[in-house]
Amino acid sequence: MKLHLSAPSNTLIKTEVKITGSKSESNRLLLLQALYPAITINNLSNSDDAEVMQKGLKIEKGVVDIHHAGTAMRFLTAYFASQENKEVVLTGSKRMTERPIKVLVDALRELGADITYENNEGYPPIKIKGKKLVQNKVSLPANISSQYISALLLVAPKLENGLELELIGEITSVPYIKMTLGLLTQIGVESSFNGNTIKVLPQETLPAATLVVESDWSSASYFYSIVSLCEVGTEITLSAYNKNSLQGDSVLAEIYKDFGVESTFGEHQVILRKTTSTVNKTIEIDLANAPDIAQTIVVSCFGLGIGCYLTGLHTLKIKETDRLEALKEELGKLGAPISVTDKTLTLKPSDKINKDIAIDTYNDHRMAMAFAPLALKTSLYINDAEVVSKSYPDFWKDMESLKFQVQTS
Ligand SMILES: O=C(O)C1=C[C@@H](OP(=O)(O)O)[C@@H](O)[C@H](O)C1
Ligand SMILES: C=C(OP(=O)(O)O)C(=O)O
Repeated sequence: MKLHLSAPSNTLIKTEVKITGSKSESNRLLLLQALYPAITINNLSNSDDAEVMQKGLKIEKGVVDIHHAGTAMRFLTAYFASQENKEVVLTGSKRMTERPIKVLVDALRELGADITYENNEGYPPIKIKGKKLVQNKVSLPANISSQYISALLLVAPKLENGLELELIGEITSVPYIKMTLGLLTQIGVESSFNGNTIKVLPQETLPAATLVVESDWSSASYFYSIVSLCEVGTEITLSAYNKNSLQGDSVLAEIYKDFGVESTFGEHQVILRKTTSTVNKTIEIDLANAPDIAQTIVVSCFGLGIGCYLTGLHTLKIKETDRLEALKEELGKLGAPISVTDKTLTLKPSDKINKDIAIDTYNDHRMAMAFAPLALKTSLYINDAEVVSKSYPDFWKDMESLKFQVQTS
């Protein structure tokens, strides 16, 4: 589906949007619910990634296809490895077979797991014969993906002696590890995270508990971007959000102050207001803790005509696509003076934006959603716009509710 997007006729927007639950929190809680059936989950994400996770958890034997969902791939690997009597082949989209999993498989094998590669060493698909994992200590590199660490932590309380992880090297995407530990605390599992050591205590059973998933902060980023590009006075209320979030991407509220957007928290909501059009000519941000909002931020900067120097982007190359190359290509088509390395991105300030460019999305939901707010500055096309369903199936409907003109072309 190719969409043509143009701005609302009135760019002084005042509206409310209710966003679906965080896919990261949802996929963690779905796994925990499979281990502790007394857990009830409210405001579960309606994303494809949460749906494949739910389906995957029900399978006992045969092929489990998790499509593009990185968290489902990594979390289910640890889950099936630790489930006696289950035997599956875990696979996904073509891109998923290019996203590395060796660090997690090596760690699980050290704990006693039986996992073999079906095609390429280090990459899905993988065959998993569930076993009782007998070891309780393992070390693993922490600089490639935090999802390997979260995967191990999620199954840890069900291991006979719990788990002790030693993290080697610089730890990337730290807030996602803390989110995992935070959810374990909420269900009543004890853990500690000191320096590079994480310990989780065993917990055989748990009493009934209801957990509420906060709405998705990465999805909120697209509305921060919209407000930053709108007239002063624009106001969008997003729900259901809390000031104290488990999601690292809530740092948006701080970051977008530099783009003239103020955030005010109310009861389970955040109000975004454009309060000034005066912004710095260039900003510098380290996104090692919040990699999923890199695309949103660079597009906001381009729309505002300001420059940015983004660092800590080393994980972007192994996400749904090589996001650094994709940004260089697509922003380049729009006329942006952009350059990238393996872990940084530089955008120079510029005023000109090319019109009616078709943005390619590379099977990456965030390419589609990050570029959409640019319609406030120029009309553009988004190719394969249905990709948004990976995390935010209602995205285009919500854009229409803001009076953006969204037309199938
Ligand atoms: O644990 C999670 O829910 C996630 C961790 C991050 O991945 P990395 O740790 O691979 O950076 C993030 O990019 C992804 O969207 C979700
Ligand atoms: C990187 C992402 O997801 P995952 O790694 O779970 O596929 C994302 O949603 O931006």
